[in-house]
Amino acid sequence: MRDSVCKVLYALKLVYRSAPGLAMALFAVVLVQALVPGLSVWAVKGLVNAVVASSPDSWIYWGAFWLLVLLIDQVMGPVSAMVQGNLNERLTASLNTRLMSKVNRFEDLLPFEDEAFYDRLNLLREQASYQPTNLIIFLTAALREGLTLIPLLIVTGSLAWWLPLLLLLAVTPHAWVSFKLQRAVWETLSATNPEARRMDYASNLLLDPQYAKEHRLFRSGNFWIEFYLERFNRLHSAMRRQRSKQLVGNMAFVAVSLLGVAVALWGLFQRRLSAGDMAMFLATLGYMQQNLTLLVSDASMLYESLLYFDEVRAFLEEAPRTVAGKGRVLKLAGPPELSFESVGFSYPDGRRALDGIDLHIRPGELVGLVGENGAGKTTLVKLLLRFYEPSEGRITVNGTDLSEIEVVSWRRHIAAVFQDYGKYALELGKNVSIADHERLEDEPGILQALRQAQAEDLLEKLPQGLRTQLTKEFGGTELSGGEWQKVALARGFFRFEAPLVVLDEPTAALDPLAEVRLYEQFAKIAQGRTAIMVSHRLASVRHADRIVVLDQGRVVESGTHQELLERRGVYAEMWEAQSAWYG
Ligand SMILES: Nc1ncnc2c1ncn2[C@@H]1O[C@H](COP(=O)(O)OP(=O)(O)OP(=O)(O)O)[C@@H](O)[C@H]1O
Repeated sequence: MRDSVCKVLYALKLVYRSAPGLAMALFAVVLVQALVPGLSVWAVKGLVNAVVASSPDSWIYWGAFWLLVLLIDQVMGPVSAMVQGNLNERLTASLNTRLMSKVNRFEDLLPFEDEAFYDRLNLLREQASYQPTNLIIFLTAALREGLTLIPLLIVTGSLAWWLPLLLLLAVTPHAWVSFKLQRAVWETLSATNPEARRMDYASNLLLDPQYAKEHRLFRSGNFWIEFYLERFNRLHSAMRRQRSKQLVGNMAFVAVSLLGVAVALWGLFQRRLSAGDMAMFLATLGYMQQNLTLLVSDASMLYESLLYFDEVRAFLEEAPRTVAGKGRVLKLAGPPELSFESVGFSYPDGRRALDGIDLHIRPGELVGLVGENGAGKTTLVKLLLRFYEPSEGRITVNGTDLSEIEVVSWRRHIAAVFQDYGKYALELGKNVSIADHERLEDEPGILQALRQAQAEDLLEKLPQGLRTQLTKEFGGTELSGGEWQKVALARGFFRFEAPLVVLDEPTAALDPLAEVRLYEQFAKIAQGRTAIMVSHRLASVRHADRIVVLDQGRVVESGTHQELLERRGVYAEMWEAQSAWYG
């Protein structure tokens, strides 16, 4: 019981905070609506007595009163619909922004490694489109029906004290079964959510422009449609079973609650009542029965919404591992000194990616990081950016443990470009300046970043320059793979002041000429900063101050290009292989 009250209070708090004025207005409307049935049966009693007594004066008086009650009832319907509509939109938006902000506050990438996290978030997001509506509708209805009951119970109680008790008791098994079955529906929804998420995945794939070519080439569209249907059938049959159980349970127990009304009727006919009282009690019994059944079904629907909002609460209150605002705020005056001390890392699925990394990077040093696919280069960069915390060892920045530094202040000092970058459906300019939301309109800065990324020619090609909307999906234009990569580079370079620059294989899509120019440019940018560059093309890192070779998560070689060639180890072997290939 206490638990249910907490759930209701939490949901009410969310509703109120999303739009306080509208929430209060809706409460007032519900209160007025709740008075209508009580006033209406009272008017009926007055009218019937007036008719029986052939009293035209009181007949008109009671008739006018009854009409007024009906008028209020009719007016309150549309008013309630309007307030509910507005409140519902505000609650949906507030819920979605709360969920988005929560996800935004996860500073690490761990949650994104976890299937259960996606399942849970998907359930919350999917139902965010209708649970706020359900909550408002069923909360309003249950409240109205609950309040309506009070005068009706008083009226029946005035006939015999045990009558309201009997009617409430008769409806209890129905209420109990309805709640139990509704909980089962919710549990089935949660259990089938992984299937629902896969269905979403399949239907989104067919609309994703990135996959459009392969679907056409491999005729794989039908495969995904079948993939969707197979899961739908499983999910649908589980839900159908639950709904049938609900139907049978509800019908059986509605019959039980009717027994209570039958006993009440018998009690009513045992008494000698005036025609007016009889009419009032009959009307009251009718209202009561209807109201109680509605209350049970609305309250059980409300219960499902409350279970949903309880899940929302649990999600919003979950403490992330890496949070912004915790630790020392970092202010770097110059390029930082970095140190990896016996750093090891395993991904949550247990895969070992780094093992005993000892690596010291001097302030202002340009380090090239090389190694075969899967050697651990990107993982090392991700740990440096605190997307994950090391499983063992530590990373220090100017001697301070990175885990003690406030994460946002640390990342603010880093200009980084990854191999998997974003392609935003924004104007070209904003695709660059989104790297620093305080300088979104800094046109000279955007132009400089585009120049450094060798992307100036884009400006001439695109009809509206920086204002050109990108991506076809949103009515814009499309870029080539290399052009997108240049835009991503410009986004990284937009943080001109960053004393640490990290490039993780940023040139895969560039043509050879653009790549050479970019590395020349990068050498200039890297001056006076600490820089790490991950690359498979050894020619692009040969001028680095130091080259570090990773193999199966370990540092196996480290030195200048010349030193490593002389050592005749892994690097020399890779260099010879690439030289032979590229000539
Ligand atoms: N999210 C992840 N979960 C589990 N294992 C992962 C994850 N990301 C990478 N790995 C594994 O960790 C190891 C190191 O991967 P990493 O991406 O760091 O390699 P890399 O050297 O950057 O490779 P590449 O040159 O192909 O980009 C690989 O075996 C990879 O399969």
